[in-house]
Formats: sequence, C-alpha cells, structure tokens
Amino acid sequence: MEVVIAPAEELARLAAGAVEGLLRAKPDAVLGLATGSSPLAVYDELARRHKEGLSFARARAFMLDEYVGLPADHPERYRNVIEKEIASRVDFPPDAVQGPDGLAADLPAACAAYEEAIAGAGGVDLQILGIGTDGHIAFNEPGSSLASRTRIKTLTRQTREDNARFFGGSVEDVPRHCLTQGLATIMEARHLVLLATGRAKAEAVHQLVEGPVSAMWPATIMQLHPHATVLVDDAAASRLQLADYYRQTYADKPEWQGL
Ligand SMILES: N[C@@H]1[C@@H](O)[C@H](O)[C@@H](COP(=O)(O)O)O[C@@H]1O
Repeated sequence: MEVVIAPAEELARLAAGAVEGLLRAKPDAVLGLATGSSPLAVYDELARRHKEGLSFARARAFMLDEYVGLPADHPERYRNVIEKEIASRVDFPPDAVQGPDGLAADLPAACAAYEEAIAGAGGVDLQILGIGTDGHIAFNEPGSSLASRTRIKTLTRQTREDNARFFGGSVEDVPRHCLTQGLATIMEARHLVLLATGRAKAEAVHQLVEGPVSAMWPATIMQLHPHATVLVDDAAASRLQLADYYRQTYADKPEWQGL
C-alpha cells in the first residue's frame, strides 16, 4: 500500500494522472467510479484533461454503489450524480457507464447481473474510492463480510447522518438501503486509488493503513491488495503513526515509478 500525503489539489492531479496514464496505455480500460465529495476534484481534473485531448471514447466504467428506491430523476441517485459530475463531461460512449439498479423489482437478481457485467467487461482496471468516517468503502458498512459481493446493505445511522448534507440536511430523507459492490468485488480491481481529505477521515485513514484487517473497519481489506494507493491531505493523515516515513518514501520515490 502506498500512502501519499499532499495538498488536496495535488491529490486530485495524482489520481487524474493515474487515470490518464491508464487510458493512454489502454484506451479501452474499465474504470471504477465513486460518488461522494472526495473524488469530485479528480472528476474536475479529468474533465479539464478531456478538453485538452484525453479521450474516454473506448473506455467503460462501473459505479460502486447506489441507493435503493430513489426515483429515477432524483438528483442524489448515484447514477445521476455520476452523470453530472463526470460522465456528461467527457466522451464515454452511450451506455458505457453502468451502476447497480436500485430500482429493480428483483434486487438480488440485479446484484448478480451487475457482478456478471463487471466480469464480462474483463474487470475494473482502476477503481477510484473514497472512505466513510466509519471506514466503509462503497457502502460496505462495518461488519461487512470481507468476502462480500454486490448485494443489498442497510446504511448505518452514521453514514445517513454524514450523507444528510446531500438531502437538504434531513437524515430521514436519506434512504435506508443501498446496493453496493462487495469488498471481494472491489478487491478484484487491478489498482485501487483511495482519496481522503479532512480531519473527519483521520481515524478511518489510520485504521485503513495501520489498523488490523477487520470487518469493523471494512477499508482495511485494502491492506491485502497488491496495488493500492491511498491519497490523503495533512488533516486526513493527522493520526497516521508512520506519517514521516510515508512522506519520506514519497519524497524519495523514483520519478519513473508512477502511482
Ligand atoms: N457510498 C459513498 C462512498 O463511496 C464514499 O466514499 C463515502 C464518503 O463520502 P465523502 O467523499 O463525501 O466523504 O460516502 C458514501 O457513503
């Protein structure tokens, strides 16, 4: 696991640079897209690079998760958020961006179909991730099986409170259920790039990087991934015990190495 501690704008450039490097080497790459506020600066940077010639015309993308039951036109439905924040700003082919169907009549079948779609596309090359204050990735809340696949989950009160800001501040308006890629699904992506900023994420980041691997902090499963990059600002890094070592390692990193 590589930990990079840098200002937020630099983190966004690094993540976008990893996506650009991938697309230049493999134009038909499969990207994994996350919602939440953490990746927004990355999407801005990708939209900017698209204007300068970076093409997504042969790429595809899979979303991490979706609320259950939000109406198709609800602005906070993750499918609509991803459309607004990135898909509509670059040149993905039509239908190239897919997400779990939170409006399906048969939710388990929709989850199974989603797993098949990811596998059918050859798996995700680069997965962008955020992290919840309780250590969730996608919507794999504490207690999630480390072997989980795409399925329905019940959101914790903490996550609903964290996300209430997107629903006019009303916790009651945040759905109680979601569909989410499982931890084992996410672990199959070939490169994981997680972004976290702000002091509220400091404990989750400490656990993610330095805690024991545990379903209580689901993101800790990333310690078992052969290619995981954790991009954090000073505030999110403030509880890291080995912060000095991570800073030194990154400062001394050979330029050819990339993320
Ligand atoms: N399902 C999403 C996660 O994918 C995201 O990582 C998390 C953190 O969000 P933010 O980046 O806004 O802090 O929020 C939501 O719960």
